[in-house]
Amino acid sequence: MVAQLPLLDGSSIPAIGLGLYKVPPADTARVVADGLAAGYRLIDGAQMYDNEAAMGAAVRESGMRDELQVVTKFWGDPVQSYDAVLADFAASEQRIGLDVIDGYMIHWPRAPRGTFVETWRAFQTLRDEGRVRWIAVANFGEAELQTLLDETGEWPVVNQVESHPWLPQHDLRAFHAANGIVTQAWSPLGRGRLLDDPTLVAIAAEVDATPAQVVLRWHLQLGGAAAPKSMHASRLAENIAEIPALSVEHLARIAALESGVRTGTAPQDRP
Ligand SMILES: NC(=O)C1=CN([C@@H]2O[C@H](COP(=O)(O)OP(=O)(O)OC[C@H]3O[C@@H](n4cnc5c(N)ncnc54)[C@H](OP(=O)(O)O)[C@@H]3O)[C@@H](O)[C@H]2O)C=CC1
Ligand SMILES: O=C(O)C(=O)[C@@H](O)[C@H](O)C(=O)CO
Repeated sequence: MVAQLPLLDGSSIPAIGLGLYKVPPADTARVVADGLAAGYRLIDGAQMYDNEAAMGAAVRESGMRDELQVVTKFWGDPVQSYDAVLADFAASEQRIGLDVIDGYMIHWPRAPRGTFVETWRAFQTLRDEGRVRWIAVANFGEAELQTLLDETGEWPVVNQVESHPWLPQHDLRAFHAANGIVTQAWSPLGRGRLLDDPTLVAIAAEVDATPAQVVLRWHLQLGGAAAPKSMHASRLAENIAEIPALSVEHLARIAALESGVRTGTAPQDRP
């Protein structure tokens, strides 16, 4: 059973979710069905992933809708504004075809535009209208989170950011923890690129697990959530399977892998 992480609104999310970036629409039903069979109960979609319709259909056909948290994200390009949120959300809502979307995220702050606060106000409207259960952000830094609170009186319940052993984001995680915001890692496996790291391979052998399981266990022991993606049923099951806690010594060896290397785009490069 996947651990649940409490959200500021009193609800909770599973610590491991199913990422859908780069899952082609034609494969999405199969991947979601395999994910649900493996035990995933949160599905991390986005307007930008071009598979919202297939994601929604798979959820409707699963017969498990009430057990699931379906997440999508507002892309905000070319326009990030209050009205663009309302229009783009209506389109996402129609594609997904569910009565309510569980989680809705601002995909990138696009801070130089100066419009993420009005964007957040539109998110609050959607939540207050009952069309979204919880509202969140991705790729926000501490200053942008603080601006949201100062201007609107409300923190996002989740900040989804790139994080893995090369990029643990300790400072941002500490800020989140101090304010009750859940850190959810995107590219939690470093897009698969860090899985042949000798330290991770060695620890995996020592604990009779795989490198992906070791990395995901590390995320949980940092107190965060993660949304790994895989196209393969066996890896989906591997990534959600529980393994025993890593030792302090294991965690110290993983901590030494921090390099600041990103596997995806930095927020300042998505203006
Ligand atoms: N908010 C944002 O800006 C962003 C959000 N995201 C979200 O985060 C999710 C995960 O990030 P993503 O970039 O996909 O990267 P991940 O870190 O989840 O890595 C996915 C890659 O790792 C491979 N992989 C998965 N499991 C295993 C395993 N057990 N063993 C070996 N290889 C494995 C996958 O291959 P294969 O599929 O062939 O198994 C794929 O190539 C996305 O799908 C999306 O939902 C991602 C980027 C940005
Ligand atoms: O990081 C990248 O380079 C990407 O293409 C993705 O992260 C993309 O921008 C994205 O936001 C996926 O959620």
